[in-house]
Amino acid sequence: MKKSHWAEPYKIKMVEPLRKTSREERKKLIEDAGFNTFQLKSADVYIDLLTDSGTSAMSDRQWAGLMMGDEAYSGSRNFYHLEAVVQEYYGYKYVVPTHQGRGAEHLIARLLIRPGMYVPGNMYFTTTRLHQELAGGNFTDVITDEAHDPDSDFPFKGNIDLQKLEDIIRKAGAANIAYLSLATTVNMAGGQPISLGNMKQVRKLTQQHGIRIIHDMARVAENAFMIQQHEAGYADRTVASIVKEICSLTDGAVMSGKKDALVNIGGFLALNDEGLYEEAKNLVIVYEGMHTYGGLAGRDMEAMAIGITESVEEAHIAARVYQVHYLGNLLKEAGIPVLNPIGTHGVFLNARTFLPHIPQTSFPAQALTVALYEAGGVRTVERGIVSAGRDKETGDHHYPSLELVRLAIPRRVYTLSHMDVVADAIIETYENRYNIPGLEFTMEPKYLRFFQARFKQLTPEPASTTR
Ligand SMILES: Cc1ncc(COP(=O)(O)O)c(C=O)c1O
Ligand SMILES: N[C@@H](Cc1ccc(O)cc1)C(=O)O
Repeated sequence: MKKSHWAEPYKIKMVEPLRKTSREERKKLIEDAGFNTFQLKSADVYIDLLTDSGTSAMSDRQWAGLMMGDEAYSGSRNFYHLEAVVQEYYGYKYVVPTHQGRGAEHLIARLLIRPGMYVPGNMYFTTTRLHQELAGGNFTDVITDEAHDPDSDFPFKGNIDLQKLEDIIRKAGAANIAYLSLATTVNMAGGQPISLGNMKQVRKLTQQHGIRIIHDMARVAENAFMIQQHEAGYADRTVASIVKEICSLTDGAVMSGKKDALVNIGGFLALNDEGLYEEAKNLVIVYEGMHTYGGLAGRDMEAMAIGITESVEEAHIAARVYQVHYLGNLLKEAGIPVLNPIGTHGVFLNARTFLPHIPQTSFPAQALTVALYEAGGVRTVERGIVSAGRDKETGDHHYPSLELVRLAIPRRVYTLSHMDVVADAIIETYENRYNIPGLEFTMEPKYLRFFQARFKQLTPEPASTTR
């Protein structure tokens, strides 16, 4: 989409000043942070593309909704509003609020996984897989091969490979498959959508075997927009109707409202099975709170209910994705190695190609996040070997095919000028890429190591600095 054909469908009514730092300051700050962008203070970041989660700007309607919070311990009217919106927009019958997405992941994993069971999915997500493993499950990747190839232009890299799914069903036996974990869009594959055609086939196969589909719907509106744009037969459909069709092909969902639903905190578990809902209602009290608030204030549930309605507005979702693509296209035009196609919630740099002199075991993507922060005060996140963690059986690293740096764009927060500045910092970094050193751990936490790990820089090989 050419820039002249669209503009942000809102005007800005409140601003938050940004602070710039010097390169010298940033070199010190990132070293103090153990060369881990998660450990930086937000005040030391110029443009924050660490995540699109909980970082979006709420609308005036959502802020007004906060004032309508009913902070009763139980039976808050905001819960009933949220429940009605989930039923109307997503079609799920029952809703259990949770403090964020992983609260819902925890509940569903405990409810459906027994030790030794398998959980196939369209690529792992860090928190999702960990909850599956902590419940005794084994995650199995059944995503299409194209998703593992950063250069493939296939438009639906979130698709499930039916053969891989059949293989794991045959190997484990249908009774040993806890559920199929199906994400829209696929975060770790680079924000890639799944097609409805594929989902229908997957639904048919899983129904033949009596296997439930649990939908990770954090970015379902973004996925629906890509279906509208690229899947034959959907061009005339609204994003809202595509979202509802996607949900109708699944049995329940875990939702991080911090993405599509445009809130700073919140999530839920949605279910269609009444018996399972009764169990979830009981379990949520143990870990989150009463089933009518699940760790959220009434006002948070109100903001999420309103955010869900805004998430499927055509002008909003189009502008959201166009902004991401604007940045992606700037980088592609400059010859920067980015993952193809450009995703919906962020642009992903291919760190293997960007830093060919750094082997995967010296964490090229992590090293690139350090260099980008030093160059422009731009905060990004590693999505490669560090994020992938260790194999729970062998203790060795997982070695993912994709070694990426994600530039996640918060919704309604930055302007296109910010995207230009980000692109300039990346281009400058690319010109000096052979000076970037690899890293090694000085501290490696047991769970979700990428959040809190600390690193030190390796001394660059003399040959690599002179290329
Ligand atoms: C695809 C996906 N699933 C689940 C989660 C977990 O959500 P939360 O961060 O709200 O716990 C996230 C983000 O963390 C995500 O991107
Ligand atoms: N889900 C959020 C926050 C997050 C970041 C990294 C993680 O591995 C886990 C959670 C995201 O994708 O940005």
